[in-house]
Amino acid sequence: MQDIGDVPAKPVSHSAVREQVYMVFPNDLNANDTVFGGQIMALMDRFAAVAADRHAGGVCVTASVDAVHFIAPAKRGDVLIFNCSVNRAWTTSMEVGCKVEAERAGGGERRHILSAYLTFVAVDADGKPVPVPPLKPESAAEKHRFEEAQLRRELRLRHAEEMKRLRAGRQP
Ligand SMILES: CCCCCCCCCCCCCCCC(=O)SCCNC(=O)CCNC(=O)[C@H](O)C(C)(C)COP(=O)(O)OP(=O)(O)OC[C@H]1O[C@@H](n2cnc3c(N)ncnc32)[C@H](O)[C@@H]1OP(=O)(O)O
Repeated sequence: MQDIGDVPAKPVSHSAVREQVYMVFPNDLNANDTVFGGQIMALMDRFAAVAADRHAGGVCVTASVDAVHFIAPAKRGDVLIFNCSVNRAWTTSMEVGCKVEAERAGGGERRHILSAYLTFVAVDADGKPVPVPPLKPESAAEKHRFEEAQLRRELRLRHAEEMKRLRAGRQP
């Protein structure tokens, strides 16, 4: 991605949130003795917001979260590990990809708990969208994520547009 006008593109490493850990306590558990999914989603949103804020250089709000699939449960005695990075930036919005893993307290093999894509929008003091700098993907993995993010955005926008059209056509 090229610089746009006077706004220099920022590398993914500028904003990435790496290896943030959270120790599971009993009050994080649901009746099944596994970690409450909403708690994991709330933590993920906070870490993802940090990545978005760093890239934008200001305050960002969560506009949407794509489908969240819980791949495996996190349990009592686990430590959760969060990694979030900006995949692509458009005019005022950014896609942040997050991966959450778990390991037993004390270390050991990591399990993949969930992955999700969140869209953040940079806003001014009145909550109005403001432009964000372009993103400069560098590694091969960053370039793949950058490319895939564009396809996801197109699907997101098309889905929103089609839902709007469907609802507009319904009787009240
Ligand atoms: C004294 C003060 C000190 C303050 C200092 C501390 C402040 C501390 C702040 C903490 C921050 C919280 C960080 C945690 C995260 C939350 O918890 S945020 C809370 C939950 N989120 C919200 O409340 C957001 C509510 N929604 C909104 O405010 C508005 O819908 C939005 C998101 C700003 C968009 O506004 P809009 O007027 O609809 O924007 P619009 O011009 O149509 O589109 C703007 C962009 O948004 C994209 N977009 C809009 N809707 C969507 C969607 N549903 N999906 C994907 N993209 C979308 C558009 O595609 C467009 O992208 P670009 O093409 O520009 O790149």
